[in-house]
Amino acid sequence: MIIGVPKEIKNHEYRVGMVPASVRELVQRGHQVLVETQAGIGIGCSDEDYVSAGATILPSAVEVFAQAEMIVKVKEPQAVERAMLRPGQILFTYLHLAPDAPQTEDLVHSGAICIAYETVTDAKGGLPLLAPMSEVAGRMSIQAGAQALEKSHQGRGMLLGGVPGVEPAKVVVIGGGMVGRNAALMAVGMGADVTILDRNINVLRDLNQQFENRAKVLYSTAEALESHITGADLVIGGVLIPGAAAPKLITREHIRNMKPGAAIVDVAIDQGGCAETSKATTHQDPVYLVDDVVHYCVANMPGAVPRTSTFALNNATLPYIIALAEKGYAKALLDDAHLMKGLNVIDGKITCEEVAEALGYEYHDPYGLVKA
Ligand SMILES: NC(=O)C1=CN([C@@H]2O[C@H](COP(=O)(O)OP(=O)(O)OC[C@H]3O[C@@H](n4cnc5c(N)ncnc54)[C@H](O)[C@@H]3O)[C@@H](O)[C@H]2O)C=CC1
Ligand SMILES: CC(=O)C(=O)O
Ligand SMILES: [Mg+2]
Repeated sequence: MIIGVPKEIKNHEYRVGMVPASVRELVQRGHQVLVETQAGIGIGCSDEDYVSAGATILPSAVEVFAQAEMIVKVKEPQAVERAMLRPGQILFTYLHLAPDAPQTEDLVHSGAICIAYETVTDAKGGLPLLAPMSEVAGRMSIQAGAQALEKSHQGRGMLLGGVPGVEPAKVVVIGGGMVGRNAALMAVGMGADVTILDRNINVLRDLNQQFENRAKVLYSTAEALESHITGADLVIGGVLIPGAAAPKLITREHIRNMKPGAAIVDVAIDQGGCAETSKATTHQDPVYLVDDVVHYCVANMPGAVPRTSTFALNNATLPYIIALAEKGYAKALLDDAHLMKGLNVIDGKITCEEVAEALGYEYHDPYGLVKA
């Protein structure tokens, strides 16, 4: 198969779809990998590193998209990239379609086979291709939140851990999955007063085991959300209903009642955000205020630490890239029900129920559309 890796073009996005070591694995199996010039520069990998691994360097994304049978990326395709997709071409990347009608419409019209990292599942009920970036974003959320609480960023002027004789900041983590657990780990490590809310009782049990008495673990009712959000210095939004738009658990009213200078890091912004007041921001201009509450809503947080993130992402994606290249998309999907969950769009039809429901498309059973 001919696999194409374009340079990412989203604001301050320095990750890349494949590291040279992944290219080598594909080339050794007889596949051809086309990499856009400078695609790996953000992670410190030069064109020469990719050539040594067996890649062919092309001068532009236009050529990569024109020649490749499968495009492997990181972020959802931007409008200019969507325009380069063609019927039957495989797109393997994050998509986050439920909150993104324009992208969904373009992918439907492209006729491409669009497999989203974030809806691929595993046998343990996890999301193996979302997990590594959620680990990164969860950990980063505390760094971002700590900065947001600084006075120069219009925060309350609090140190997360306090100092002897002065109270630490109250950090409330909504959603105790990959993002939440990693956020809590960092916040506890910095000495903050940490509360985690989730609705899954098994998740609560696991968190309780992991954190013992170092974090409070609570069931997420409307009442618990209200009292903890309005009492918080820093709220981390890490909820997810896979494939669906994020539930708006932090309301306009909560924001009004929060302390001036308190901060929200809405990691769930890539699924539309879990605060009614959230709108996506960029690494260039990451925060804004609503009712004196600092909002950080960067939808590609791991893009800021691209070396860590790209290697972590590739460790997870490589086996699936190999399966798609070796077997072709149809057999790869039909052989693996978990990879099939990643299929969001094929032949102009939506095959992810949550996306169809969120955006008013007809849902199509993927098994009716993917033919051996
Ligand atoms: N902004 C960014 O750069 C990044 C964003 N993300 C996003 O972060 C979000 C969370 O991802 P993960 O932690 O991997 O998901 P996850 O599935 O591991 O965890 C989500 C948790 O939310 C819980 N939840 C669902 N409804 C809830 C409710 N009403 N109250 C409390 N908890 C509830 C679930 O039980 C689950 O434990 C996703 O939207 C993901 O796409 C992930 C990586 C990077
Ligand atoms: C998951 C996601 O949105 C990211 O890594 O940018
Ligand atoms: Mg206020």
